[in-house]
Amino acid sequence: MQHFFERLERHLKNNLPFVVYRKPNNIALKAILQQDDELHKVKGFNKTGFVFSPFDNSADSILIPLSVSETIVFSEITNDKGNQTSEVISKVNSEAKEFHLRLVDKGIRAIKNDEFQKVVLSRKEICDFKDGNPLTTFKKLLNAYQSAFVYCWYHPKIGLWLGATPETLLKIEGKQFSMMSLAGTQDYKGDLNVKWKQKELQEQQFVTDFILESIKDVVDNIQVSNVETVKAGNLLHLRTLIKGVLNETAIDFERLLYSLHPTPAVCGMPKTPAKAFILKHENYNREFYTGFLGELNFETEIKPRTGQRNIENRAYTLKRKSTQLYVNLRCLQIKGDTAFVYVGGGITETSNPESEWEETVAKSKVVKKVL
Ligand SMILES: C=C(O[C@H]1C=CC=C(C(=O)O)[C@@H]1O)C(=O)O
Repeated sequence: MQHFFERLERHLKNNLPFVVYRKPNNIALKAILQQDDELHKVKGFNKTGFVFSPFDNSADSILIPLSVSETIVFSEITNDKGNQTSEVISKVNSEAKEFHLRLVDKGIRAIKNDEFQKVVLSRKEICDFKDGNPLTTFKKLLNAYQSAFVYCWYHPKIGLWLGATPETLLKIEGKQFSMMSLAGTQDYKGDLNVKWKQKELQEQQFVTDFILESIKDVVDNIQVSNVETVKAGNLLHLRTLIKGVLNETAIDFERLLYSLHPTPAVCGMPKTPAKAFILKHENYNREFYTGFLGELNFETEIKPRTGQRNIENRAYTLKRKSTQLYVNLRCLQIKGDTAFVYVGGGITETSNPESEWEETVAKSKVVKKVL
């Protein structure tokens, strides 16, 4: 463990790009250490590496290519310095609150005006970054959020981001395809068996409907789970799992990806007017918040089942391509001694601006707990 983190510390000190992450409910920590500081922009999504993509897909996606990196893995986590959490005082002033209330109000009016049916509106909170070491913050995220995708990503020409996201964008293993529709939020009060209001049920249904519509021509045998309540930190969300098999028309992965991203979980419905509203009315650049990140075109080995009768078959290990992308939520960006925490929420016709503000406050606590 110590050696693993020493390697990362050294990489960070030498201003070299890297990503370190743990997948949901997994014990393995993986780090991809790029050996030079070149900025690799993604073109076509057919290379292999760790991709880091912004909300606005007209901006560049960044790749840490496996071909120019060293990958190291560590599979046991101790509480090494990472278990203390604290309450952070952030600089949320009344002006920031007023701005958000007005923004949500504008969104509701646009929905009533039939410009779109849902829009996700967000803000950026400025906090002190006292710890000074992002890898200590990363360890705290690991300890606090077992079921999240927890990461720390750094590129000297872009910046440093950390997060613990509950949302998978998509997974593709060979031809197997799966996605998650996640939306709707309420505080967790010790019970998963809760009632959801129509507003939250509707905002999550928009996401499911959008995904199903977007994949219907390229995915066969589509299976849709029941809507379930899931816990993410101190919050609950509504979740539907969608899976199927990619068919032969799904050849252009970039096209498929951009038809899905950004989904109404982070943008709105319909996508184009909702995105235009966000870019026009939010008073800041989301950058990589509500973008996506993860393993692109990795090669995974599938071992034959152990009970297999034909001994000869056991000699073969099948290899297939695997892509696992997550939505960059519950994240923060570190610049010197300042941390920027990014939070938002889905607005529909029946939204209440004050409750929407409170929801962003609750979401920001998930991240601020580790600062
Ligand atoms: C946009 C965010 O959350 C999304 C994911 C889950 C629940 C959401 C909601 O209830 O609004 C959002 O769609 C965020 O955490 O910043």
